[in-house]
Amino acid sequence: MINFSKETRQKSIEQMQAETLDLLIIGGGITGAGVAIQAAASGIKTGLLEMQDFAEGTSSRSTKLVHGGIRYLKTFDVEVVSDTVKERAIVQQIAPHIPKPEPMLLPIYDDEGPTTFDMFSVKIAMDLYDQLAGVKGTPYENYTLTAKEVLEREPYIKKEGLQGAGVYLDFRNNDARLVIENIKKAAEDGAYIASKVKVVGFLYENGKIVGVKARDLLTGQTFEVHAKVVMNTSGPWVDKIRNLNFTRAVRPHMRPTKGVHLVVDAKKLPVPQPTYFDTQKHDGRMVFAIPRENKTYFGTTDTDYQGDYANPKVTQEDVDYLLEVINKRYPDANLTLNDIESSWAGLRPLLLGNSGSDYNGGDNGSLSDSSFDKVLNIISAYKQNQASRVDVEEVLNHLENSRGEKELSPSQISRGSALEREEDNLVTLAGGKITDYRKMAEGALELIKNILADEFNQTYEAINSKEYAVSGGEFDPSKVKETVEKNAIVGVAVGLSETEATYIADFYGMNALPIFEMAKEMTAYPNLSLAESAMLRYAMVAEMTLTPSDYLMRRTNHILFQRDSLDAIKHPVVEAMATYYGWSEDDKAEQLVALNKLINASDLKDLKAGTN
Ligand SMILES: Cc1cc2nc3c(=O)[nH]c(=O)nc-3n(C[C@H](O)[C@H](O)[C@H](O)COP(=O)(O)OP(=O)(O)OC[C@H]3O[C@@H](n4cnc5c(N)ncnc54)[C@H](O)[C@@H]3O)c2cc1C
Ligand SMILES: O=P(O)(O)OC[C@H](O)CO
Repeated sequence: MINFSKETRQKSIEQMQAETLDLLIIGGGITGAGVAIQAAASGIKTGLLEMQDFAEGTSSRSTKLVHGGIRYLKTFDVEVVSDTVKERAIVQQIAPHIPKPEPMLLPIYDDEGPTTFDMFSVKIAMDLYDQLAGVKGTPYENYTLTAKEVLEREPYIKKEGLQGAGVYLDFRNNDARLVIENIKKAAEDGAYIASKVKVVGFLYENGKIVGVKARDLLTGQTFEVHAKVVMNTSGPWVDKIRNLNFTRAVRPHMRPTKGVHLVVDAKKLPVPQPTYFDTQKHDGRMVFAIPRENKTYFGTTDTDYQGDYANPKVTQEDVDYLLEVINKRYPDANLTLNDIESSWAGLRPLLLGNSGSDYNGGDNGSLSDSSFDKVLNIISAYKQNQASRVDVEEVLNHLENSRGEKELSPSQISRGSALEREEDNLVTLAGGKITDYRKMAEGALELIKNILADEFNQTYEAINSKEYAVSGGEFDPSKVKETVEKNAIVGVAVGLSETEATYIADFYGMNALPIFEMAKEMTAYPNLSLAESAMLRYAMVAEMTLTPSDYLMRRTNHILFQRDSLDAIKHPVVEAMATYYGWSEDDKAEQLVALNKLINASDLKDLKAGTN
């Protein structure tokens, strides 16, 4: 079992200061994790710094699907679909304990005005989708259902106007787990990795970036990391990182949009299989309703976002939008704000459609006079200390959108990715989806290898990332059920119930075995089951889990999908971590405040109290 802990975090910080790395990655979401695993496995001396917990940005706030994005066919984003629909199976191969095949049901109506699909076009789309994915002729090939067959499966779905449905393959995913298993494997292969370290500036030699300045957010210590290649994989924060270079005005690349999901008990919204449907608001949006654990979650919204990237909030408007959509689609549900048990909001790192040119008209490179004056005024105010850096950023970020951008609604923006090396040598990999993270990283690795070969005379052989398993994924991807059953036997043998042992074997893949080993050796923490205690111990020893929020929100499903049992385990988890890490009473109180803030936000406590 790997040791990937608070101790190794400290050692990695020390090592990153002592050596010049080949590659330093800024950002530990799925994009950074995907580059780290491939670089480290290829022998490249790699470091990764994440300012929050791994996946605490967008990569734990997705719809939790590994999917091809069938609706993107409607906006002719065929290239994205072609990549993502093929990548689904590859991600399942390299992380067989994480994405699980779960066919999507797409109901078709004829009484809702212009819809994304009708019975004819949904079949065309599904056939193309299957063709691109190579699932034609397999048990997962798409098919259509009559209205009657749909209602037999989903008796609570709207009946009026129902024509039938398409059913096609997509995969359920655990986004945060996919990130941490890539990160752990990269660490196992020698990468120096630390969470809660923020990159605050760049180091330069002859105008070229040769490293970063970083701050350890646990100690406040600032230090330098030298690297031959610095890679920006900070998702929605990409432009903020690019802006750390004060010597140049940076043309924004990103147009982050917020997406919200709400969770209710499955008894209040029984949805037997993932279901994907139009909002009936003619806004080009489609919404998912997905069963997970004993809950049903649904989403998402898609709205342009300005604000705190680290804490996008679920607003009353988001709740009203999604409740209206879900209550129309499931007329007997009558869900209200008080039925919502948990929720999350995330920012899509969407690329500005015309980011290759300025904001004001696509490819002509000229700003409007008013925009140009705004920039001049704010810059001169900044130089006279009459405006802050954030004021400058606000003006730049609010620069008039290009005509093309104005016409594109958030849902029409491509979900594609971009890889770019700028004149100061900063390499940025942004946009994309979780589903095509491996392919995105493969492209980035090619560029990294070329830079190291051409400019540093260092050659590396890339591993075949299509066959390189993430941590916990080292087993036959065609034998998931058999592997879970086999490993669960070990769990029962050490005293766990069959349900507990099977849940752990299913959730952690081959990493269930070290967890069962821990269960065998340890005594349960006070007021925690032996199973929960072993998972928590493993999280701290092997998953760099530093806070109760890290554990309850990202390493497990407690806050989002197991809300019923959360209150009973919250304090015992804090106590167990306090003992393990030697926290003072003050430390413990601070951790509890942060955890309660996170839970209250997920519970929509303020909205429910009408105080938001
Ligand atoms: C609502 C919603 C639903 C989605 N659903 C799906 C889906 O079902 N399937 C799918 O494939 N995709 C989905 N996506 C898209 C997918 O979630 C994103 O494309 C992906 O998570 C982006 O990952 P990333 O690593 O680029 O960014 P992030 O996950 O945001 O990672 C960037 C990291 O950089 C860190 N960082 C920022 N600044 C600094 C700094 N100065 N120093 C150090 N670290 C820093 C941040 O803390 C963050 O953790 C969805 C997105 C949204 C918002
Ligand atoms: O970016 P969208 O509009 O596909 O929304 C995200 C989905 O909910 C899942 O990828």
